[in-house]
Amino acid sequence: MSSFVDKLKPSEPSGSAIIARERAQSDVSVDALSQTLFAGDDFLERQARILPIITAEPLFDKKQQANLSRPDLFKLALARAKVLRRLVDQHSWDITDYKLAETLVDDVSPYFLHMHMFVTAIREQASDEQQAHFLPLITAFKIIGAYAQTELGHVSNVQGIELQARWDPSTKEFTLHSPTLTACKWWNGSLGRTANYAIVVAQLFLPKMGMNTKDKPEYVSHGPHLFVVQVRDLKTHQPLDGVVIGDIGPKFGYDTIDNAYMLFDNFRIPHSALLCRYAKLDPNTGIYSKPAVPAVVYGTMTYVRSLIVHQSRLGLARAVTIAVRYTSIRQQFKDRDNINGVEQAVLDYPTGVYKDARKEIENGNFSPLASMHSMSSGLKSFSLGGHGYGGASGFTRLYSDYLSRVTVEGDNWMITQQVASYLIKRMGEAAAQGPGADASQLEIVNALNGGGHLQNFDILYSDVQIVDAFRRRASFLVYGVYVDRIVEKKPWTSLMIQLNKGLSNTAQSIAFVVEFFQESLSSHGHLSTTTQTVLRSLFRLFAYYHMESEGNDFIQSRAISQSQLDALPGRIQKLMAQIRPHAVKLVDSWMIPDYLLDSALGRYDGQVYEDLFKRAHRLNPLNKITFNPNYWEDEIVKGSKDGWSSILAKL
Ligand SMILES: Cc1cc2nc3c(=O)[nH]c(=O)nc-3n(C[C@H](O)[C@H](O)[C@H](O)COP(=O)(O)OP(=O)(O)OC[C@H]3O[C@@H](n4cnc5c(N)ncnc54)[C@H](O)[C@@H]3O)c2cc1C
Repeated sequence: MSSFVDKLKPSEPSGSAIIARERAQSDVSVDALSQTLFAGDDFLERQARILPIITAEPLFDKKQQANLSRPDLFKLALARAKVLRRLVDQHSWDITDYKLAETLVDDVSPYFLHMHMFVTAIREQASDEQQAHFLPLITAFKIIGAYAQTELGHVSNVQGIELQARWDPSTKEFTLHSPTLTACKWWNGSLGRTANYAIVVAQLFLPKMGMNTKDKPEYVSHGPHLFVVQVRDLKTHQPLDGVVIGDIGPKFGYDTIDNAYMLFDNFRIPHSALLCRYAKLDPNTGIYSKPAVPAVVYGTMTYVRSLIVHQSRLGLARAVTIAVRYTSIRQQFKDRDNINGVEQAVLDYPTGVYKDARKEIENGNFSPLASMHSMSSGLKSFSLGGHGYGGASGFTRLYSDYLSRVTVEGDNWMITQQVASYLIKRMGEAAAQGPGADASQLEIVNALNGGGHLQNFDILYSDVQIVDAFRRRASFLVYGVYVDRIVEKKPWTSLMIQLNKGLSNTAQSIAFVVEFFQESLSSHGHLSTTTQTVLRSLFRLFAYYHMESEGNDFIQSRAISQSQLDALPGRIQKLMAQIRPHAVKLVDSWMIPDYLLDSALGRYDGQVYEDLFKRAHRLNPLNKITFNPNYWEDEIVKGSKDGWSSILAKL
């Protein structure tokens, strides 16, 4: 039987033949485009150097990881994290090498918080003296750190954090104490089982000045502050007395990292635990000086937000690579108007192309929106049919690991309000005709106050005017909210949807992407004419797609005329047809190795069906067990006579 299976081949044309044909039909130079996309850093050289080292290491094999239980996945992730750190020493890797290796392995590593939030908080918030003490320990991994801000009850409202750090002038120590269950730290990555140190965010309570320290002093809160705290013994790895700590359990994705809960019971920490680059407390006089900008406490989160955006572009590129390669190979139905012809590739259906286009267009300019990424990778699995849901798609881990990116380090609904506040302030400067006011905002203010006329832009023939149209539309929406909030004084909460959708998420961010994309086109002069034309088509497709779907805003802001809006569907169809032959080569230019894609559907060589079958028939460990299906017998595994006991023991 097995030789019968071994001899079977997919029906013709094979995936390899189709993908080879796809590549042959486009004269886009993959190498030249890759060099352009990654110009300015030595990413391609770095990947070529590091990938063979990673793939040679048995622990980094991904074949069976999807079949592991959470505890086993975590053990594997910790083993991999250790090996990665050893490779740093072995090959003298710098931090960029390490991060690339981590990306290729694709675990959310148990060392993730140590390498990112912990070290960043020390670099940004610790005094020179504290840095001199901690940074060598961090770099050598002599201590492993995490970042504990979130609590069961609060985090978006950081002021609401309940954990207390109470200064005791008599011992010159702080007492960390969780007064309620909702003060329990929660979600803190790398802390559940791995870290022995953490940056802990707590309300700083100081005795009222002038109180006799021998009496029971009256305390006042000075708001959330950062403390660096040892939470586990460095030898036994047990929590220190007064610290209750553990992993919060299963969650969406992130199986390989230990998100923690943590409580403190009158736990004493030294004066030096307060990170004091900005906030200072004199241990002798008890005099406190607050940071000039209290928001500096959240600085570390800003760093991780930019990291999320950075990582999202690769996640997005992975999803698009899989989608484009697979839909070029997947053939389904003949053309209704040509039933004697061959079956059509899914990528040739305008609906498929349309769904894919939105991501594909970002070839020259990755979207900065984490939310867009997680949405898109999710939607990708729907648009790929049944195989998109399978474990071999390459989406299951990507999707679940990225899902949380719209929430972590500031929920998107929250951070878009911060963007909105900034934009409304800027519009206030334009309304006051301030010297540094934004030109596009000034134009709107003047025109809507009767002092000028808003000309339509010519978006069908001018790329620069496409950018202008996006800016106009964004400024117009900001002006609307400015009037509602500042002039008419409407409640902030009543404007929430308008703030999020109209202002920051859609209009501002897309305007930014469009502008950046258009600017990048001018640096492509060295590429072949075909490649430049395709990139320009991608730019236009991206812009037109968004204009068409948000057409009302563009008309209302008089950014475009109705006749140009009406012309967009036809233009979009044409652009898709122009780009279609180059789709596979465009995604090839991202140079994402098969090892990272870990996808039967997105393999470079197009052997989709062979790989799907191999993973099911040869690699799936469930198929190595023969089960006993008879309900009248307790035995589960045939011949084992195990009864319920083995499975019961795991409950
Ligand atoms: C995978 C993962 C890893 C994490 N890692 C860490 C970590 O290492 N360390 C750490 O300290 N924390 C960590 N977190 C916590 C994370 O930072 C918070 O979950 C996140 O900031 C959102 O806060 P919240 O859960 O309190 O949501 P909430 O603030 O309770 O929000 C709940 C809902 O209410 C909405 N909402 C709240 N306030 C407003 C408002 N003013 N206006 C409109 N809508 C509002 C939000 O948009 C959201 O939809 C992690 C979380 C996840 C999921």
